[in-house]
Amino acid sequence: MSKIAVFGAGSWGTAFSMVLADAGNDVTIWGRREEVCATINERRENSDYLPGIALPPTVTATHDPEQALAGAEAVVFATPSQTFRQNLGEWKAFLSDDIVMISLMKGVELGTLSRMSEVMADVTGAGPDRIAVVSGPNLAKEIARREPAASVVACADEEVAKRLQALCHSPSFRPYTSVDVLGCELGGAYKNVVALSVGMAVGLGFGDNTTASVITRGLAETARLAMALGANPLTLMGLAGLGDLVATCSSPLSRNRTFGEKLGQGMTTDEIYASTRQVAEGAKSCSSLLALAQQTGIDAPIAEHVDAVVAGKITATDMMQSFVARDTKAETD
Ligand SMILES: NC(=O)c1ccc[n+]([C@@H]2O[C@H](COP(=O)([O-])OP(=O)(O)OC[C@H]3O[C@@H](n4cnc5c(N)ncnc54)[C@H](O)[C@@H]3O)[C@@H](O)[C@H]2O)c1
Ligand SMILES: O=P(O)(O)OC[C@H](O)CO
Repeated sequence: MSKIAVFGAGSWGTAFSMVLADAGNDVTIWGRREEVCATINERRENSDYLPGIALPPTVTATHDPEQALAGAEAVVFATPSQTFRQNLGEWKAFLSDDIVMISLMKGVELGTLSRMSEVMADVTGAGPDRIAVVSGPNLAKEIARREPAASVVACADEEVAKRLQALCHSPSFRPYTSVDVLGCELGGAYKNVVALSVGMAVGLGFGDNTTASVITRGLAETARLAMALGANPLTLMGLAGLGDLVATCSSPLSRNRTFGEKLGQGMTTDEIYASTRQVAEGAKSCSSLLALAQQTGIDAPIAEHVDAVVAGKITATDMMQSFVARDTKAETD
């Protein structure tokens, strides 16, 4: 039985801990709030994030990072992207020199425009063979209900990816390997921005033609940027690209789509932040992805418009009108 540490006792950290436990591992969650850890240990439930879901006996929780990491062969990170660099700086002293780090996060850092694998490399100095990501159509509540799903485990070192694949292959969770860390991370971060715009369309009362058009152009925009930065185009057609985009943009469970829906209904960004504690990564990553696209010389109208709506510079109605009115062009340009 392998020991795995999972940092982050929110929706996805807890649901992925269940996957790891179902796959035969001994899992220790690090939680920021002691009361959440106590509830997990005493009531076998994370009532704040996954109420009504019974946790396997091999999942325990602690607020002590050193205790969470003791004897762990891999550590999984599932906290918000924008505070991850600071968090990891605090946890770094407890990481062994050979531990493999896995990011579940789907954001790009503001300012540095770093992906989370790059933050892990910067902060710890670890090489690419110790840095991995898991990304795919994995809405936490469905995974916690053990509904069948697939995902991608990406690491530049294929042997490491295979080892991690075995660690998280459970009866309801099917991981595929990839060596395209960049493609998986950009697919995961960009779909959140596209889901915001789809949510806005839904909030405005538009139907399936509108959402399908935005999803498809969102995939084109994601692929344009990711390929310019060196991603494998097939990654964007796979689970961490199209798969996650479809799940997130279609599901009322998505926090990003819901955030967009509220914008479409006329709420402001500040009002939405005040209404939920859960992270909608796209509301921040729209700025960093837009900056990354501009830096790379890539046209990114969806990121540009979503960023403007989130910043309160234009309305969701302005965004939809502008999408249609933009200069016409060939679909493949
Ligand atoms: N929920 C999903 O379905 C899902 C699926 C795949 C990927 N993800 C990604 O996983 C990451 C985590 O998402 P989540 O759904 O678990 O979010 P969440 O909001 O449910 O939980 C976030 C967790 O991080 C903690 N946290 C918040 N601020 C923190 C800080 N400053 N320092 C340390 N911990 C902090 C919270 O207490 C909470 O335990 C995000 O990048 C998200 O995009 C989520
Ligand atoms: O709830 P969201 O919008 O953060 O999306 C959750 C997952 O990323 C879906 O794969």
